[in-house]
Amino acid sequence: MSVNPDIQVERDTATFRSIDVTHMLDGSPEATNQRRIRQKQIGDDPQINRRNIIFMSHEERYEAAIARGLRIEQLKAEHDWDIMDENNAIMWCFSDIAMFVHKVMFIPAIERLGNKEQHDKWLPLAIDHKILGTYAQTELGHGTFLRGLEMEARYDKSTEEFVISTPKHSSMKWWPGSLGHSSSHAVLLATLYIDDQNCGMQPFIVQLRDLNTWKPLPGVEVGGIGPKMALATTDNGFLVLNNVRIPRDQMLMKYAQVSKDGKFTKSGAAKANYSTMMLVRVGIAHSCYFSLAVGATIVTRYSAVRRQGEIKPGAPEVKILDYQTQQLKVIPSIATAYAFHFCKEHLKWYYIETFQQIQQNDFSGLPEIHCVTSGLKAYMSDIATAQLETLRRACGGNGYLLSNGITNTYIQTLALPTVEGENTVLYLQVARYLMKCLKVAATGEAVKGSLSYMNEKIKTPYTSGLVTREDYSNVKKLLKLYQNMTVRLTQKAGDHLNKLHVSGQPKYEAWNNTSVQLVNAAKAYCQTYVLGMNIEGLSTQAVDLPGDALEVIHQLCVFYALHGITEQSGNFLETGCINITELHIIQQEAQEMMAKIRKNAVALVDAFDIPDNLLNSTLGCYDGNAYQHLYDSAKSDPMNQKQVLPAFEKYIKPMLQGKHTSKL
Ligand SMILES: CCCCCCCCCCCCCCCCCCCCC/C=C/C(=O)SCCNC(=O)CCNC(=O)[C@H](O)C(C)(C)COP(=O)(O)OP(=O)(O)OC[C@H]1O[C@@H](n2cnc3c(N)ncnc32)[C@H](O)[C@@H]1OP(=O)(O)O
Ligand SMILES: Cc1cc2nc3c(=O)[nH]c(=O)nc-3n(C[C@H](O)[C@H](O)[C@H](O)COP(=O)(O)OP(=O)(O)OC[C@H]3O[C@@H](n4cnc5c(N)ncnc54)[C@H](O)[C@@H]3O)c2cc1C
Repeated sequence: MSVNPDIQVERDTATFRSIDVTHMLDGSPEATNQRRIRQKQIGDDPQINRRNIIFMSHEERYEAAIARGLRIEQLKAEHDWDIMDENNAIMWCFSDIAMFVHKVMFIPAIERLGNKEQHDKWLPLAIDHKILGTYAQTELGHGTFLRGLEMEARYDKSTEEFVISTPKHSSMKWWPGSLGHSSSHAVLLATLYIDDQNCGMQPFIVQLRDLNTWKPLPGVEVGGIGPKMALATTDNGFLVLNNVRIPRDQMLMKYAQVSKDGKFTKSGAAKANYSTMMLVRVGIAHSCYFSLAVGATIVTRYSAVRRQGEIKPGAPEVKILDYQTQQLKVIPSIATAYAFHFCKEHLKWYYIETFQQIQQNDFSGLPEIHCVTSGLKAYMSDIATAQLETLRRACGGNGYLLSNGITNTYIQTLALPTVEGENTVLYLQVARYLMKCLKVAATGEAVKGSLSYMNEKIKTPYTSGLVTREDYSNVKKLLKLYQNMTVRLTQKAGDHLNKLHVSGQPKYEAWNNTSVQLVNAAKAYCQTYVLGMNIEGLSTQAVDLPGDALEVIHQLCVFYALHGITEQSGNFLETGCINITELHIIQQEAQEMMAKIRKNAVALVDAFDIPDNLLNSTLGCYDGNAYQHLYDSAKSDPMNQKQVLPAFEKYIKPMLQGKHTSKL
């Protein structure tokens, strides 16, 4: 099929070469080649390819998802993939791999929470798929408030075993992925009791199913929790344990230990047992970038080939991408995807470095990385889901089809604001950190890390520093506005908290009565962090780009900053970080920048270099022949393989012949 001329012209008139930006996103031309080889291995594989999933039943999809997980393992062995190759493969299909929790949570939990002997025993079994596991933490009654977990593990000194039980409905495990039908084992988080003394939430390895028959073991009641919005193949489950006994060495004992005679000891940081969640929060930030890159690619290409209506009366119908309002739906998502790219790259290295320190029992970096990973997980998933919905609607009626590729991406991404810590709760963790840093700054001590900008006192009366027109595209000046806005919102929340406390409210009550302001400040911190990483990326990752490409990536960053101000203008105005005249100029600059970026929109999404067999979209194929692909997809629907369906003889015909009664 030849390329649609409407999309070809976009590529021909772009001011830079997409491939240069692709190399930047991958890190180097060699890395691009390597990624392409890997993507071809997964995209071309008939067992991994997900072209037909939209027509499958739940059970067919589940089976295909198991086969897909297995196939990824085979490809990994055949082609000697490293951990990031494997992560990327999982990322591409995570909504359709039944056992991905085994990979992204069960194994990491054993690695992080187990001691040397436990690693030696369990990791080979898990890595070789001799056992399949889930991460069972959430209960029917508690998901967020982990100190409230009610499943009990009581130590029995006489037999050196833990006895695990579910005392009431609210204490059953509820939600763990792959628990329903696909796990033989679980890393199970339960409250440990020794001689009736509560020793807090601890991790245990519990076998749930017989490895030969796959039947639940005695005392284990397990099953699926029912159909969900998406992620149909991650069979989330429930689990009731009736006095199930496990040996003492099946408590994962890296950070807390129980001796044979029932002595409880702790080592490491208080929240060290929460470290698996931190890794997955980093994974979620990566996933938000991927989802947005997919969405932006599909909708930008579709908007460049769909013509409808006219701008100039009587002139030929225009591409919908030429409507300014359509640009406002599409261009922010391109700019955000690039900002998220820089941010997730930074986060990956930051996490790896801090994790190495933690492995060496240096926990000093934990509070800051907990704040950053919690905040970015929340912020990036909030923004990604909001923008994906805007993008989906930007496809008009075809945005409601499953074959468009964006709907599936959107509904699977919708899980991310909830999993691994509900977003509001995570913003409140960020706010805790903000309040601590505010206290440090108030004492005159230097705040370190991502909030070091708090050290600079904001002068009153304050000027924004935006003097010349050039200042409005100076990303460092724009970043300063964001930082000041964050500090002021933090101060405001802090003042409110103090005021309530001084007026007699206990601290916990004052906290709850300030939580709206606190979340607002936390979001501002996250937005500022993402912009900061985008700007850092310009001078690190983008610096070697040819001038024309660098200019476009710079424009995107400027637009990201300006557009962010227009979206949050209330916060900027209220804190006095800009005035109304400056806001008007910012709005105008943002619109002008958007028009410049429009020229390169298709080339910018091409640079994400997502092959058609992973994009899985009728609307967003590289060749731009959306209508042909829509038609082909409709024709391949199994319902269309018969001209007359059985329902005709059964119901429609009797009805047409007046033979129907109230009892069909
Ligand atoms: C090689 C590696 C490189 C990495 C690259 C990654 C590449 C990516 C590849 C990944 C592949 C694909 C990924 C696809 C992504 C899709 C993922 C989909 C996943 C679906 C599966 C979902 C699983 C789950 O949902 S599991 C269950 C998760 N549950 C939660 O998250 C519970 C939420 N609750 C909490 O976290 C806590 O309880 C919280 C935060 C509410 C607080 O708890 P608390 O006990 O009440 O504590 P509190 O009193 O508030 O605070 C005390 C103190 O402790 C600090 N704290 C809290 N949490 C932590 C932490 N995690 N770490 C450190 N410190 C913590 C808190 O701040 C307080 O401190 P102080 O203020 O100093 O007292
Ligand atoms: C698709 C999916 C997959 C999952 N996979 C797993 C898994 O593999 N393993 C696992 O263990 N769990 C899993 N979960 C569970 C998930 O981690 C929890 O649902 C999540 O942590 C939220 O907890 P909750 O359901 O208790 O929400 P709740 O805490 O009940 O949240 C409900 C509302 O209460 C608010 N709220 C709660 N506490 C506070 C507070 N302190 N301050 C202010 N507001 C508050 C929240 O903001 C939210 O608006 C999964 C969930 C989903 C949807």
